[in-house]
Amino acid sequence: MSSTAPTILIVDDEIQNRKLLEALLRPEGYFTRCASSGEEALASIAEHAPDLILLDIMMPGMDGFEVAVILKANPATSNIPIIMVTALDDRSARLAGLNAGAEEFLTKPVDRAELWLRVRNLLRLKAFGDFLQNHSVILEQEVQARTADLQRFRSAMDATADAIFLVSRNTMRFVEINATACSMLGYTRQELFDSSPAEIGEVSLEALENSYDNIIAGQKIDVLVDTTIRRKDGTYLQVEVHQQAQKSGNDWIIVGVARDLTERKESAQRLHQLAHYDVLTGLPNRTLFYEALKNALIQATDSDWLLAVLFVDLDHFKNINDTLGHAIGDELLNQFGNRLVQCVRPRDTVGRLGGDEFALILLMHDESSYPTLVANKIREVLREPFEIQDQEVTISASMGITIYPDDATAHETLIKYADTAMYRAKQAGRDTYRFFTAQMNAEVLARHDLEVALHKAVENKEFVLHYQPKVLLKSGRIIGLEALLRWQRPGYGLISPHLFIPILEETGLIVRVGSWAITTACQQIGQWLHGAIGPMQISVNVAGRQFIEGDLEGDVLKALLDHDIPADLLELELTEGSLMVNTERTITILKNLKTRGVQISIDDFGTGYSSLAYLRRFPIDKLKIDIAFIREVTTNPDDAAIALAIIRMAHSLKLEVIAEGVETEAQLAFLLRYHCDQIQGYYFSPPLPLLELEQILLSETLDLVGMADSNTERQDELPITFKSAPQ
Ligand SMILES: Nc1nc2c(ncn2[C@@H]2O[C@@H]3COP(=O)(O)O[C@H]4[C@@H](O)[C@H](n5cnc6c(=O)[nH]c(N)nc65)O[C@@H]4COP(=O)(O)O[C@H]3[C@H]2O)c(=O)[nH]1
Repeated sequence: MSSTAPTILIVDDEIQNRKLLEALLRPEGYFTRCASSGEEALASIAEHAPDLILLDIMMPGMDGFEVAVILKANPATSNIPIIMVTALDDRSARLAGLNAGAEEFLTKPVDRAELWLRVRNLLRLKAFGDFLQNHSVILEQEVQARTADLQRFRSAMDATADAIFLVSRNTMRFVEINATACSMLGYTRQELFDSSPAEIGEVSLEALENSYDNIIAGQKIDVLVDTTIRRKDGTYLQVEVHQQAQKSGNDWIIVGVARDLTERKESAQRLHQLAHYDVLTGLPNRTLFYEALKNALIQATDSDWLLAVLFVDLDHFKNINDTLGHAIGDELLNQFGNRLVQCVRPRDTVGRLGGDEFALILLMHDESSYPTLVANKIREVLREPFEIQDQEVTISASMGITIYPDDATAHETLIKYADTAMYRAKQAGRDTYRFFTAQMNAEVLARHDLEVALHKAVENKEFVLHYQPKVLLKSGRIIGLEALLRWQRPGYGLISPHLFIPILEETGLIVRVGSWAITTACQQIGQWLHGAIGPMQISVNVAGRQFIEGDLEGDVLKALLDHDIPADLLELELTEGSLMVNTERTITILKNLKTRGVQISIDDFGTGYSSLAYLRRFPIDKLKIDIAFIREVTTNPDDAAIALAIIRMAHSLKLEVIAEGVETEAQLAFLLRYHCDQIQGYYFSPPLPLLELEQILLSETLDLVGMADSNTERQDELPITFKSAPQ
């Protein structure tokens, strides 16, 4: 209700009447305004609505009835109470007034007390009516706001990817459900309202009531459960449900938010599969294999059983990948995995550790011959070729075996020892198996020490080059030298390359050391070239890895430039094996170097598998007959035939040929007779340290006396003397 004084509009064409009414009302605390006609009254009301109108009926122009009808027809003014003031006192006038909308009547002359009472009552009614109207407007606004809130809440609920259920504890029925819940379960909203949570869950109504009561009892706790719910089609869904209880009057509402776990479970399973199983073969991978071995060891310890670890590595698998392609290589690994599984009992474990490495765990009660049995079975199943993409592929495997508890008790040691034994099987010629022995371990440790020492040797520059002369048979003069690496190992003296070159190659250190050998040889050529000795060709051995990993071409060109030497004074000696590795890159490097004038020689020729036709792809100048054929060239007809064939083939291809490892006069005679171009061996000189070699070069004491003009047809007639004794 308004706190200011009410305003009363007095409408009368007679000024005395207006004045009289004003005089009666003002002392009562009312504001008054006056209008002298119906039209003026309507204009005044439109401008500012009064709280009550005293309306004369009989007025010129628009009369009181008309004014009342207009005001009551307008919603903005319909609630203003009207008291009609009239001299007319007949019943029909009163009825017409009421019909026009007037609330009360006063008859002129107006009775003061009646006026005050009627005015007061009507104003009270008006105030109450106003209050009701305002209140209902507010209520309506509130309802609208709530409805909009609810709509937003519904939309948000429906938009979430989780299913939301509101359940009344009293009725145990759904009171609200979002769209996701409907789609997740395959029900319509109404179907869910018609059912109960107990009907779609996996627990009974009683159990559900208990669980809700527990939630209510600890109402602040957000309860999370993994459960299954049944879809309309009868299938079950794995869900994770968060539940909370909310008080609602006398009831509790359980708010449940359910998340579909299918995808999460599937991706967790996928992750687990990826993390523990090898994608190619489906076998346990290294991680799972190690886990399985740990568990098997516990089982073996508890049951006092034996356990064997078999390490299996395919022989020359890389060749299959290189020649037949990775797709065939992968399929071979897959099929091999299947065959391995067939070789063991169900309780044994087969895993793929990576690449072409597989491993087996064999649990044995007391059958100590079982590992041998399995190893032989594996060899046997490999006799059958693999059928891959219409190709028959044959492969063998090398295996190493360790036994728990005899060899070791820790899982990692067992695998390491099995690997060591496998390596031994490879060394023994492949396609076989070896049991681990303590001796192998000592060798592994020694080998490890050697690796560490070699790393230090590279850092501390502990390598030197020795040089072995090469003699041109026609002239009997030294026409070149082979640079041979020696390791001055502190405390051990001079170490032969046989003992460390393979390790340098395996560790990759050969790339740095090989590069150093080339630089040192070129530096030496440069020193001699500009000194008393003059031009002297040096050949340097190059390992296969230098073509793949290092910058062989860059190293050679830099060394030639740095020491200002003609390229043909440097010769590179490559084994057949190194030519087989990464062929295209090797050919490119060799061709580039050959174009510059660098000489290329094939070392140990005859021991590899390459045909001469294959070798013709490479820009070769010279072949070196392997020492293995020279050793018995005078006693073994086969070796003699091979040596001879190599000399003839080389000459027919316009290549020079050199024999290495010549120790005897008889060997020399043979090679002279069959026109081998050059000779290298203890017969003339062993590899020598720089200073000794320089003395020989300067004094030319290494001479084949009379050889140039000797009769080369008869070996026993060769008048050769050698002035430098072999070591
Ligand atoms: N029984 C016998 N042996 C003879 C005779 N004349 C020479 N030899 C030996 O035969 C080897 C010839 O070298 P290789 O076939 O290149 O074989 C070399 C070569 O493959 C490798 N090597 C040596 N230096 C290097 C190098 O700088 N880089 C690379 N990658 N390998 C090298 O080490 C191997 C062994 O080198 P060395 O121990 O110096 O052994 C040398 C040499 O001392 C002989 O009349 N009778």
